[in-house]
Amino acid sequence: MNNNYSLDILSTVLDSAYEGIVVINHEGKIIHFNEAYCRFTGIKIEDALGQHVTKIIENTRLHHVLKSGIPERGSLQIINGQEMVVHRIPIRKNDQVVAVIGMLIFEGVSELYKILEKHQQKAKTRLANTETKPLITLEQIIGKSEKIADTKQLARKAAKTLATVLITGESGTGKELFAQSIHLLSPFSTGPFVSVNCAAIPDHLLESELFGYADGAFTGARKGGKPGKFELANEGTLFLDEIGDMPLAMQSKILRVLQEKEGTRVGGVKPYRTNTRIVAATNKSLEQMVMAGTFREDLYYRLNIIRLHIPPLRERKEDIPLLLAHYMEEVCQKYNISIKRLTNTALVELLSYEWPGNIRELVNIVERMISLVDKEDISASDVSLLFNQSTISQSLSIEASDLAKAPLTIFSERKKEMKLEERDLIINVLIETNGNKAKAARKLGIHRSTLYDKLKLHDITM
Ligand SMILES: Nc1ncnc2c1ncn2[C@@H]1O[C@H](COP(=O)(O)OP(=O)(O)OP(=O)(O)O)[C@@H](O)[C@H]1O
Repeated sequence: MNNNYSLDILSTVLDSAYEGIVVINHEGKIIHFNEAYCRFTGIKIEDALGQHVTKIIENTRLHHVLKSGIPERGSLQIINGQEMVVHRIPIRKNDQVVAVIGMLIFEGVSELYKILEKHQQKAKTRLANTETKPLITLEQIIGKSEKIADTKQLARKAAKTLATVLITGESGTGKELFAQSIHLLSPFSTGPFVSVNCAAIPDHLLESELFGYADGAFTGARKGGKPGKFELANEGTLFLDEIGDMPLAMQSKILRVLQEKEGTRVGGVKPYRTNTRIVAATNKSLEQMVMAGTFREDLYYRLNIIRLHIPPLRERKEDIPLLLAHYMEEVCQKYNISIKRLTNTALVELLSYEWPGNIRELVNIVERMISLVDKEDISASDVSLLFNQSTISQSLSIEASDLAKAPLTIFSERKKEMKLEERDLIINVLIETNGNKAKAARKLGIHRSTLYDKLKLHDITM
């Protein structure tokens, strides 16, 4: 390679670098000053070249490095009134310092902090997501029916924008799964996914849960205050589940945050910015609620920008065999038993069922089939027995056989006992999970809102 050619390559590399680069010779005169440096300082190349570096770059130390020969990495230097991160590297030939390279690494320290913050945020998200279950992708949502394929296609399109999505559908149809997969396909996918079940949080706590509270906001408040879900979901997705259960007073506050992208902690004065993608879900008819005056019309329009309706399972029965196969395998693996099969007539029985509780109910039925039927082949009569026992309910219920045999007094005694058993069970699981209600609900195999209802019923405060 001839000398001129390699010098051309070197100049191109230096000029295309994102960092500002300046090179001085053994006299301290500038022999290279790249475009990034020009852009940042506003000094033209021709004005810089050949000049002593101290005349061109303020607060420079390149001439000192020329003398000392000691590199200075990651130093701070004020240029154009900004604190900049710089490296100063001496170049030696035959033990003599013949030149020094100066590099302006970032456009400013504030940018460095921003990058650091971003990394910390990502690490936090990773941690948060590994502590709980990993989020579900669109591909993991089971279903090949035309209805679910159309829904997935719309979800994919919606995800690419940052528009608010309102997911509607009956309970147990998979609204939360769709919300998670929208987040994973969205421009905010590297940010956090924060889920709030509006029905599960008592009204008086909802505001501080959503907006956080300031230091000393109320007696017993955590020192330093606590961030709310809007703050936690910054640069991520906030999933407002069961939005139809949001009290009217809180609806106005949510509307304000959506409009102004600013929130204020309870007891706080300084508002914070929140750049969050909102996905809301409900199994209620918000249109009817608007007409009845129980849901704000302006909030409804604000949320209903992209509407994603998840069809109930009875309208996409083609998906039932796939879902059954998936969950039968999963449950058998969980209990470490060999895979059980459904006979054809059992499948017909399951297909003819209306599934009012949708996929959540299907998952529960599979759990019960696997744990209660000892045989390898599950028959139609096993299935109808399970349905007849009205075991579909998520709560701990009295067995149908008990119900038929028992005189009324025994029945109410048993009911009391079972209530106590249920209370003990919930308390034990809450102790095991250190009071983490989401984990406790998962362990108990019930929905979080059901757990909150039960906490209220049994008067458990934890
Ligand atoms: N298409 C699907 N493929 C696999 N599992 C599914 C699917 N849809 C739902 N599920 C499962 O069904 C259960 C209920 O799903 P999810 O919580 O998303 O429903 P939901 O509509 O948000 O219910 P709710 O309105 O009661 O909050 C979960 O266990 C979920 O994993």
